Amino acid sequence: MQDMTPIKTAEATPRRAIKMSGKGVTVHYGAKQALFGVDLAIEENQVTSLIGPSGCGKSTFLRCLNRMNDTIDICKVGGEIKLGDTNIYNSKVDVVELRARVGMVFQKPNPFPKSIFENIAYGPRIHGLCRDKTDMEEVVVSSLQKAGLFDEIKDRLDEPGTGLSGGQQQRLCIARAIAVSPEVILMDEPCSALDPIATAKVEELIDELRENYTIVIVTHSMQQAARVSQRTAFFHLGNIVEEGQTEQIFTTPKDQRTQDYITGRFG
Ligand SMILES: Nc1ncnc2c1ncn2[C@@H]1O[C@H](COP(=O)(O)OP(=O)(O)OP(=O)(O)O)[C@@H](O)[C@H]1O
Repeated sequence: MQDMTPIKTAEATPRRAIKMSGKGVTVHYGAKQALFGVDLAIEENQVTSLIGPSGCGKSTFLRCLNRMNDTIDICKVGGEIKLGDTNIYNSKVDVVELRARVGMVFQKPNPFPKSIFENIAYGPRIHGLCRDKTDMEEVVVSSLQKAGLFDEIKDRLDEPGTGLSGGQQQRLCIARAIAVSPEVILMDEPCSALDPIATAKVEELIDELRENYTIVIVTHSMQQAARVSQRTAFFHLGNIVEEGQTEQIFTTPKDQRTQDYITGRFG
């Protein structure tokens, strides 16, 4: 059982319970090192944004959090990453189960070439989460409701997921992640392929979801980080330069490099 006592730090607001943490995380792609000992504590039921210039290692770090980097042959991860008290790189950890607990939403919406219903039902089925058809229908409906999509598409559940608009497809992918009851949802630039209206809907959804899930989002948009996240980590050249409350990072950054990045001097 995880210790839920808020952790006190020098910050004005006491820190919440930590859901995931990285300590001394290093990543190599073959001979090239992409992360150089990253430490980050991710608070429960908060949205944490990872920001920084292109190539600084944001997506690499995000992918470490559910061992998505395991799928890249030349990628070697070092250091420690914990979900609750468990080191997720321990050889005893079941990676399929880990990825259900720590779900992921990608840059480009990627629904399966199946019906809307099947897109959601697939995960609960392979994880054996539903007893029968009624149970499955409930999971599908409630996942679509939580993703704010049900009312728009309730008469089209048998139609292909790929026939939805880009924004609807991305919310379908979020519903698919939710269907297996994750604790953490990782989002890698989830709005980069969406128009401003679809982006606003996904951002609203992210804000609602943090009541029940811990969210980590990679974004290139500082406005988006400011709008959706409570905490922000600024990455630069494979390190975290600064991490803290989003408001503090954007109004009174402690490091000159953060200041330069948020004021558009580089990146
Ligand atoms: N599959 C891979 N094989 C080899 N090198 C990679 C791979 N993925 C990332 N890298 C390298 O690792 C470094 C960090 O990349 P990463 O994609 O994590 O950065 P990022 O901050 O997310 O960048 P961007 O904002 O452009 O998406 C870069 O130098 C990149 O070229």
